[in-house]
Amino acid sequence: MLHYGTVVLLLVALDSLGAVTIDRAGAAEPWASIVEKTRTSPSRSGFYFDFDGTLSRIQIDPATVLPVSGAVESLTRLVGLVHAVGIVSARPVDFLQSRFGEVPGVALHGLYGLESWESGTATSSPDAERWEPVIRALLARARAELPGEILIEDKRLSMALHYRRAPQCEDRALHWGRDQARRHGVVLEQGPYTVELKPPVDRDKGTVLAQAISGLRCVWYFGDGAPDLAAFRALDGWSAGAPHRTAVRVAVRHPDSDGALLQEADLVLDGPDAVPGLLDAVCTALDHRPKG
Ligand SMILES: O=P(O)(O)OC[C@H]1O[C@H](O[C@H]2O[C@H](CO)[C@@H](O)[C@H](O)[C@H]2O)[C@H](O)[C@@H](O)[C@@H]1O
Repeated sequence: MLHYGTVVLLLVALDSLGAVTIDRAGAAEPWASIVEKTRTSPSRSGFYFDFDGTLSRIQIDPATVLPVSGAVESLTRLVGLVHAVGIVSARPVDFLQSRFGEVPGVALHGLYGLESWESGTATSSPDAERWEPVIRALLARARAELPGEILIEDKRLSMALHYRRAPQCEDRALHWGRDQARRHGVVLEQGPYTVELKPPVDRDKGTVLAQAISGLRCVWYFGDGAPDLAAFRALDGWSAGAPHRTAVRVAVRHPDSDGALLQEADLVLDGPDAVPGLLDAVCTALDHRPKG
């Protein structure tokens, strides 16, 4: 049975954000019903988030990026209301801890799941750890060989070259990255104004999410980039043929967002700044669940 009062409350809150587009055209289930499922089974609901471009605005220097205003507070509120809240990012866990460490109970999955931090315990993939010396050598080589306009991000088990402030350096970064990948066996992944080199370990945001959500019934995933498609696909597989499971795929739109991700989403938000408002609206609905 739908609790329309709560649903109306949430939809009014969403509407008041002004920046939210609800687009479930062609989707199998009405939006109000999904919200209601989260509300009625909070102990089996989980919320997972990408970081860059989803909970933070895109900027030139990756080292100084912070969560958008209200994000930490919204996640903290959410942690108290649902079973699981997690970040699934290409950033290293120590970076995520510096941004979200004060959110009690949040699970942090870094480097596409090569590192994790949950319930106070840090883990990392032994297969990836073996590559640390290779990455360290690549970082030294990058600093010696690449032009200073390219920012070099040290992620310990992977590295990224950033040319957002110098787009003319794209070819140089790509050629250098391809050459190193061929010589040293690392994997090259290209993102917006970024070339990343990482260990050849079979792990992505989809495998991380699939593992995290096996016991849940209602899962929301928020992302903005092509690597977040793997998480959307994991949700598709998890919910296919399982009517007791509900997946909510939320895409955050900004100039660098992935087009396919926007197409596949159940809900599209206009920029990272809209995320805390949506979460607060969902938390308000969850706060109104029947007690006991
Ligand atoms: O999985 P994510 O949390 O989305 O991380 C993906 C990459 O995000 C960062 O790079 C991107 O954001 C930078 C800061 O806004 C921007 O300058 C860059 O152009 C973007 O590609 C991060 O620095 C990378 O390590 C992540 O792989």
